[in-house]
Amino acid sequence: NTTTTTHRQPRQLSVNYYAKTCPQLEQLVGSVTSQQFKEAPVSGPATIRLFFHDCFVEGCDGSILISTAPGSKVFAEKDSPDNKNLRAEGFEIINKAKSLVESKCPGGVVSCADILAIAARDFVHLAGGPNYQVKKGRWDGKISMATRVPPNIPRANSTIDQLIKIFKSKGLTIEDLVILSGAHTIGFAHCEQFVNRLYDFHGTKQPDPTIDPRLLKALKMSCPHYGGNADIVAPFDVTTPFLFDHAYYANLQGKLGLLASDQALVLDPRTKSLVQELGKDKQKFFQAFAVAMDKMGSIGVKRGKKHGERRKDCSFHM
Ligand code: HEM
Ligand SMILES: [Ca+2]
Ligand SMILES: [Ca+2]
Repeated sequence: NTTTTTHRQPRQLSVNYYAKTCPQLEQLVGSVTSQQFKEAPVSGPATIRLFFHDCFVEGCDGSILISTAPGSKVFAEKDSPDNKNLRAEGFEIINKAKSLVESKCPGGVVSCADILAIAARDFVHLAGGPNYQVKKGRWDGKISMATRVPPNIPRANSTIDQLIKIFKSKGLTIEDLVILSGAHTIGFAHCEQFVNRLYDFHGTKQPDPTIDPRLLKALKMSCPHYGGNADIVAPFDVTTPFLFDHAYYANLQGKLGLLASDQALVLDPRTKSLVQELGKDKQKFFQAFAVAMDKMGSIGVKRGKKHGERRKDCSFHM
């Protein structure tokens, strides 16, 4: 069970990286994200999660965007079971934005990894969250292997110790874990991710005692123990599932967390006080989230031809 350590000294990223080579980059990506946000608001959570899953495996290098080569037995990251629930909308947006960027700034000047970082920020802001500047200069990666995914992506039933360990291996702190988990203020999870909490928590044949009884009842209606529809999803934030606010943290204190890994943040003394603070103070959450996204966006950044490439199509290596 090897966790890849990707917190080597981050290569320098800068806000003005494309000032000469593609000055209109942010407007180009912004035209795609704002259009998609209107047509399909789920594009927001889809893209933010995509960015997280990119950065945690091989660093923020667009490795998540690669398709398995036809006929190949080596599956790409996106075909790992841990990534099968990533919504198609996220991939579509990046491909759309990339074609538009290639039409104006041709030749693989702008990396797919940077486009993903910009799009994720756009959606945070469009959904009502903080606006912040995105540093750029990531190259795309040459490696995308499904086998590298499971040890690097946290799971719904991971313990706090496991979550802290994975975050630490990326150069992220316990505070970053709490702050970045706040992304679950928007979006949805499939029943399979939390069904054991509803009926048979840790083999007790009883529901998880840390779920609010009314939420438990509602979730049981959507998600039967056996034989339910595998496509059913429930919102992470029962109060404002499409609004990027700090309600997630107040919900945790009210036993309204969806995943065991969400609820755990308020049950552990190492994370509880920060949950309480963020639940009280939206400005503090927004400010901290912007800083933490910048930090997450710097994981394992590559530059140069030795480790990187300049893709023209985000789904395929050069
Ligand atoms: C701390 C450990 C984390 C765990 C265990 C975790 C786990 C999950 C799971 C199981 C889902 C539901 C997948 C599905 O059933 O479709 C999900 C969705 C989501 N995650 Fe996380 N996550 C974590 C951290 C993060 C971070 C750091 C971010 C971003 C900064 C993030 C953003 C999202 C978003 C936006 C969704 C909703 C996706 C959608 O509705 O399409 N998560 N996460
Ligand atoms: Ca990656
Ligand atoms: Ca919310």
